[in-house]
Amino acid sequence: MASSWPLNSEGDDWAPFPKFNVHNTNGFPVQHSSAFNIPDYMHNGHVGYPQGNMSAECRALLKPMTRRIYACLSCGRVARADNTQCNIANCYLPYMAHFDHVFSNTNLPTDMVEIRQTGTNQGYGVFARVAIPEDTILGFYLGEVHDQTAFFTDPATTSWYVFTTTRAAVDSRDYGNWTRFVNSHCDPNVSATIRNVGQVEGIAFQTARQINPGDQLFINYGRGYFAGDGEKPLLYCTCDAHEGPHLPPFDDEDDYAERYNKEVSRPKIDKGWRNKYRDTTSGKTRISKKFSSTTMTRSRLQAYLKTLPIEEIKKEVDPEQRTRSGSVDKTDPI
Ligand SMILES: C[S@@+](CC[C@H](N)C(=O)[O-])C[C@H]1O[C@@H](n2cnc3c(N)ncnc32)[C@H](O)[C@@H]1O
Repeated sequence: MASSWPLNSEGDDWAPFPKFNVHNTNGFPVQHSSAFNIPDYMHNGHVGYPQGNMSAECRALLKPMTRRIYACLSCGRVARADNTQCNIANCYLPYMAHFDHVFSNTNLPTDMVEIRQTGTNQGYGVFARVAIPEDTILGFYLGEVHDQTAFFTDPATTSWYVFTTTRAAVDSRDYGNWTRFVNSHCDPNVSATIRNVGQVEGIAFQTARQINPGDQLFINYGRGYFAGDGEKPLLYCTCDAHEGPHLPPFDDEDDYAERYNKEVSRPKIDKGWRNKYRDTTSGKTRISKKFSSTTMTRSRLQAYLKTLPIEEIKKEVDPEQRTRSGSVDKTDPI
């Protein structure tokens, strides 16, 4: 059956797609890390969507669209008119409505933000060009949509760009929009929350407080993104809320010691930052409560690491940084 956009065929002719994350994080190899000239890629403000107004150069860089990206975010099924499993009324139409809406948010809102190198080990970041008021919806996190279970049990690839909704895994490693460049901070100024558009879920990026011109936009990837599920942390957060590379604290700092029997060390809070956010009434450090309700995940990276011989892991990760005491201060009296 001939198919036309958006019901594209899968095909095997995927073009190699350039990757952004050219730096190594804490000695871990970042796969597919060929350098890329971002101004070309960002050409007309799009990252990876076959929009009508995308330049030919940009389009040429993209993989042909696959059916995967049309999976319904609500039911997780592939949204095709000929897919009898998908209830067109409940899934496909709202899905299309969702994406009509989301596509209008796909452009980099160049009046508001810009993407540039942070000059740190975090690679590119997104910066405000103007003051952006609290509670502004900036856009939706877009990427290849996978069935969550299938995605996390497939050891074939790893991605550092995965958000989960209740059923889907949205991976912006190869396709996505500007939101994939938003870095993580322990006191984020942007929240990432699952929001429904009709019956379809999307991951909305919304300012958690007023953002000033020049400020970098940050969400909080969540402790799990850095700590992983295994014995060794996958990566240390280098945001300036805490001194030195650290694991982000658990969401509720006051609950922290009790919940984890005081065995888990806390990141040492940068004194300047701590005073800035100190609640003068209670004396406690205020951590933004607008944490992401959905977090990025790196389970597949862990799966990949498990496949490496132990000697190689040792080589790749600085042993100093692998121990918690090497990166956080157990004596911090908070
Ligand atoms: C979703 S990407 C963000 C965009 C990324 N900076 C880039 O240039 O493609 C996530 C990656 O950015 C880096 N990163 C973001 N926030 C970080 C943080 N707080 N500490 C350390 N690395 C961070 C890590 O390499 C992480 O795997």
